[in-house]
Amino acid sequence: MTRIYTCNVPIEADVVDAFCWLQKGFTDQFVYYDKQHPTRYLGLGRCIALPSLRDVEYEYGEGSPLHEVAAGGGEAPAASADVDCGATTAAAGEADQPPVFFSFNRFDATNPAPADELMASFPRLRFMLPEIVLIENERGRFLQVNSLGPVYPGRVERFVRMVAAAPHRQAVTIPFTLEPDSREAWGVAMEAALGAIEAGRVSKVVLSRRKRLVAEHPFSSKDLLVNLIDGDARGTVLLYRYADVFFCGCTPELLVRKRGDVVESMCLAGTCPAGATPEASTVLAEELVADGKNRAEHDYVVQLIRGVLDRVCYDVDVPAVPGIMTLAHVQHLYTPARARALAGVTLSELMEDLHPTPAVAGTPVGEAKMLLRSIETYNRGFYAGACGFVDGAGDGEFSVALRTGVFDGEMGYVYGGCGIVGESDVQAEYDEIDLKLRTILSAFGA
Ligand SMILES: C=C(O[C@H]1C=CC=C(C(=O)O)[C@@H]1O)C(=O)O
Repeated sequence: MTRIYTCNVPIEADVVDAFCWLQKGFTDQFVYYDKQHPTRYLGLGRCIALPSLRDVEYEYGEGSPLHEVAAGGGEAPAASADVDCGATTAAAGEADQPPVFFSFNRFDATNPAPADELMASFPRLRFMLPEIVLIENERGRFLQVNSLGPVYPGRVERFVRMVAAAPHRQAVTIPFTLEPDSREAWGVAMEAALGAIEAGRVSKVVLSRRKRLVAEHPFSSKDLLVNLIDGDARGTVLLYRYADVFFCGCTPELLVRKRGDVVESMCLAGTCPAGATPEASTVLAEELVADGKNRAEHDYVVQLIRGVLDRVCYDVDVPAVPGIMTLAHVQHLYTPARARALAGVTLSELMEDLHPTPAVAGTPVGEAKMLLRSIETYNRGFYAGACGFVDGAGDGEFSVALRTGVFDGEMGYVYGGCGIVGESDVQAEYDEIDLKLRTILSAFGA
């Protein structure tokens, strides 16, 4: 049994400013930051990494302001020298913010092909609990301190003081060049994919490209994080840093969210460009909804997600006709999915059942994964993997790590992919990936 001690303190500071101010010196960093809704968790340091959350016991500091609220202790006191995160065992009350574990999972964890040297340097760990988590959610903003021993007040107070003093973050523009990848290699990959479709081995396969990027000077994870959060990318910003290497991006694709027994997922596949004006975007979106090739690509995803939810949930609601998700550079066919989990079904089980969907692998999923191992000349690592967080109460969410890259010093690799079906055109798919890559490239500033 692992015992985890957690102390939560309300804060007023902007959580991104606080993260940028505190992050120096922490080589382990984790971010799951939904730009549209306050589901924002930014972790620093590593308290512990666990293979499963089954044998974990939680203790909340007696003086944790959230604990006092939960215990009927009235107003949460302002963070001050009174913070007392003693070791007294306390049951997690409704209002407590349970410890937040991050989980970054590879697209194909058993693929024997070598990943790029940066991606390969990450350890294979399942649930990682940071020492410090800055939280912004529907309950408010908090500083969470996690420890394997009682959290002593002085430690929390020091962090609270630092957070209160955090200056506003600064954006940095990082000039870079993107090395061209081979169009010939793309043609070969497309030929193999279309051949497998024609032979009936798969109906759809999602091929990707990897491009090497070199910047004029070394950049930090903080620089890219700030540009992704403050820039025009829509979706959820992800960051996982280990030592000096970091994986980050801004993905539009939710894989699964679980709060209590309420489950949400999303089918996202089928793409057209965003227009120069809202009116132009609407025209392109209407064409996308009416396009048979894109609807077929999308329907494979709907079928898989509905099938999984029908098996492990009830009250499954998946609309019959897709809507549109408009992003800065592209638009996607989008079908939301909602359901209620059967008793005993966990977020991790849902994540494993749903991932990878035909939006990132193909159809049938297993066959498409094997085909990708033979066509793609590299291992995707975390690109298109399931990345997210789960808290001590079992709530949390995972996104599909699209529009991402891995970086160290002044270089890195960016990844993008697209669904291939029988009617796909070699050139058009190549161009679609270039459009999708613009999201991760926006992390380098103007
Ligand atoms: C595989 C990617 O996008 C997926 C998600 C939305 C639309 C997609 C498409 O239209 O091909 C892809 O399935 C990627 O961005 O790397």
